[in-house]
Amino acid sequence: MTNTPPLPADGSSTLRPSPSVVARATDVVRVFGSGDTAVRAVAGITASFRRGEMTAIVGPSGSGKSTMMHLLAGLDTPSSGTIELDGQLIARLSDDHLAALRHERMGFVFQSFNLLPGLTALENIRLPESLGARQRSRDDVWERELIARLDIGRVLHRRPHELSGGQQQRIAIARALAHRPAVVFADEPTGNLDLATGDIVLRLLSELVVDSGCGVILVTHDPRAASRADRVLALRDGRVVAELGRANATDISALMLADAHDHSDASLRTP
Ligand SMILES: Nc1ncnc2c1ncn2[C@@H]1O[C@H](COP(=O)(O)OP(=O)(O)OP(=O)(O)O)[C@@H](O)[C@H]1O
Repeated sequence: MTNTPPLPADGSSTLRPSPSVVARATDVVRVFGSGDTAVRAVAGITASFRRGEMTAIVGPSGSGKSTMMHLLAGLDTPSSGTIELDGQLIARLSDDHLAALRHERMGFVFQSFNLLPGLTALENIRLPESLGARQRSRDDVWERELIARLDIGRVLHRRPHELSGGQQQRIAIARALAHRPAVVFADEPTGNLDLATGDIVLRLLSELVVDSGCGVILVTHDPRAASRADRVLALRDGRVVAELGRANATDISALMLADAHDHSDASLRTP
């Protein structure tokens, strides 16, 4: 096990620190490939994500949602522009510091739950504590509160295959929030759940966001899921084309449809 030095606290990689902003993208561009086959997956995005707030990123397939999420989480590097996460300018961090930042300050929730099948639910929740270059200490009080709020106390001894999809996603949420991250990335977290279960899971996640003060960045195709967010960013062709505050699923759907129509009109006009 290597000893990763603490994340820099001297401000050396801090850009315009703001206590309420957990992630910030400034003029971010990500180009894949080069020459005639180059794809501008993200074509100049500036956006801030705040504590205690869930922001949904919506848009049609290929609009750059996943690429943007990977960039914000430091899993990919922008071609230009900057990403700041929890006060740290990602480009200035060494690989070890970035790994430590991810381990200590970020949480992840995936469509496919990503629980380890050989471990019980509780072992899955606690697994990240023991991973990474530095072990995380456990906050027992917060862990008990999460278990109670997510109503998973009765299934902690079960393995993932003995759990429903909704229960598995609640375990995954507990795992993502157990270390009180600054920001949680949720990638289509309701994609494998029925509508009612998806609603419950997102309601719990949004309540926990407010109470724990972290920020959530939710990537989704689903207007109903996005309606649980405090803010909606609509992407198209790698750009933010609309921003809404809290909105209902009908309005978000209309926004996405209008977007799709604009897009097809634009394609028709292209010679
Ligand atoms: N590694 C890569 N190499 C080349 N092109 C890529 C790569 N990753 C993404 N792209 C392209 O970048 C664009 C944006 O892709 P991205 O996956 O970010 O979109 P998305 O909105 O998340 O789509 P979906 O909803 O289908 O997951 C697409 O045109 C995609 O083909």
